[in-house]
Amino acid sequence: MAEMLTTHPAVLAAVNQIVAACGQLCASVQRPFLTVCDAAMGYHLPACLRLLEAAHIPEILREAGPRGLHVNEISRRVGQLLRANRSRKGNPEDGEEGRYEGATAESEDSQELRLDPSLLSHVLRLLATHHITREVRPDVFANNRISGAIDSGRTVTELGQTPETKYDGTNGIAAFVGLWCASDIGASRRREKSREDTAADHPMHAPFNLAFRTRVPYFEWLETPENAGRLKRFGRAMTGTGSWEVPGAIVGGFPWHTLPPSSLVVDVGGGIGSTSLLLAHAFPRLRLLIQDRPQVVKMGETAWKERCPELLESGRAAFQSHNFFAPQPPLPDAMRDTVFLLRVITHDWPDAYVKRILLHLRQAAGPNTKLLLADYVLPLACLDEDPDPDSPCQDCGMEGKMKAPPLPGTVRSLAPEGSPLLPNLGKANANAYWLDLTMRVTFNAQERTLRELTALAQSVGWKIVRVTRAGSGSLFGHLIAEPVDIPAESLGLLETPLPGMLQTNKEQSKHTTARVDTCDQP
Ligand SMILES: C[S@@+](CC[C@H](N)C(=O)[O-])C[C@H]1O[C@@H](n2cnc3c(N)ncnc32)[C@H](O)[C@@H]1O
Repeated sequence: MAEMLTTHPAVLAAVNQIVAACGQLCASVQRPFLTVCDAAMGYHLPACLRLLEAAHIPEILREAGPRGLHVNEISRRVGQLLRANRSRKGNPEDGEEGRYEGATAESEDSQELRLDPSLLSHVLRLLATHHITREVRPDVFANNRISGAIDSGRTVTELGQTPETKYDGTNGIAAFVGLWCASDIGASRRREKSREDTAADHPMHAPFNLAFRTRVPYFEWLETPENAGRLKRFGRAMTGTGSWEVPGAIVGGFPWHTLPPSSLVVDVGGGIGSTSLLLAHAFPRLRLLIQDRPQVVKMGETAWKERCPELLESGRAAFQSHNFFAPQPPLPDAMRDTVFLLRVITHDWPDAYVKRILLHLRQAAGPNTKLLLADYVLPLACLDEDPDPDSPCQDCGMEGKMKAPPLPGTVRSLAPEGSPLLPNLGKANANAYWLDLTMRVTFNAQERTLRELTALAQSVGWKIVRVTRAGSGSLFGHLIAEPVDIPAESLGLLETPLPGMLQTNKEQSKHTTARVDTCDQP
């Protein structure tokens, strides 16, 4: 009934004015850089929408009802449909390859065909952030007015048995999504094709490698002579990303003033040392070691020799060429109360690679060493509360009364208490979700939620103990972790070769290009 009203001419006119006003207001008040980010990375939205439709998720969620369905269960049900559809060759739209071809990560083993739930949760959360689905509880999603409009009305059983009739007799909205988001399928087909063309033992199977037909990992590739322009652009773009943070947020991201005099900060993958420079100026008693790839280290040293030679000459700061997939060079005993700082590093790498980096740091850590991760922390699109295990939900046994997350510094919602706004502030924070999928489709990497970062760090012996947001609504966060026991199952990880890292793993840290003074005098 309410939907019928939207076809009344007077209502239509009013709706148009409201939408126009909202769009114009957003463009007028939002920082231009963020509006540019929306325009630059908004291509993820049709890809996610296409996945929603092609995997019949509106139909699965309709059958689940308003309480929604956990992403693991959505993934399982999609897998069932996928197997049913795959066994029926000859889907009308996708030819013999089946509806899901290339739409997402999936195993070749027909028993294991499924959408990876950890990817699916990010896709559904991006859609929820754009008001196209709802995250009703952590990782539990439900239909809303928009995803409901893409619902074909078929039962899930029908879609498993006769997918070719999905659009018959419908209002055509699901078919429209399938048609106009199809360019994404074209792209994924091309990706699949180039996957076939490329050697099967490709280093990382990262889309970047496939697109550029190179076996070299991105950061090495960037340093080759023919990519000099790209490397230069990358450096400037990193400076541009400073706009994601509140300027100088690193200064408040850690209680630097509580460190003993002359404590060492190792800026791991520190680039040309922009963050270290801020710290050096703000905390004259800190010493800084900036580690990066050899070519970047050279650029950093050149820049610092021009801008602040006294920091290098005095021994307060140094650059070191070091591959973070190799063991950390031993730190002098006096410096084992070090802070390892990783700014915008974890989001560049898939979980297995992040584990390797953090494990090397964990092995180098002393009892008082701290790890500081500075990266986007993706909020959930619902209140960030855990189910209370003592009061399971009557309907599904999984979610009941919620209890607040225990970590100091975490917040249930970024929206004002009691407001109807999305707890992650929806489109105002779209950039982090765009970047998440950009990292995913380029490097098989991702931005992570606090839960994901906590689990990842814990799996290799780091316990996150505090989170600070950069302030003023930024999703950029600083996570402080302390060393704990390394779980037994992770101890063997360092022996396992990482695809694409064979060569660089053998590299040792070359040299400290300037000495970090170990004396206790500030
Ligand atoms: C996204 S940038 C972040 C730079 C810096 N932390 C910042 O916040 O501006 C990632 C950095 O990781 C460095 N990097 C990539 N692979 C590396 C490796 N194997 N060992 C050390 N550094 C690496 C890159 O050269 C680049 O400087």
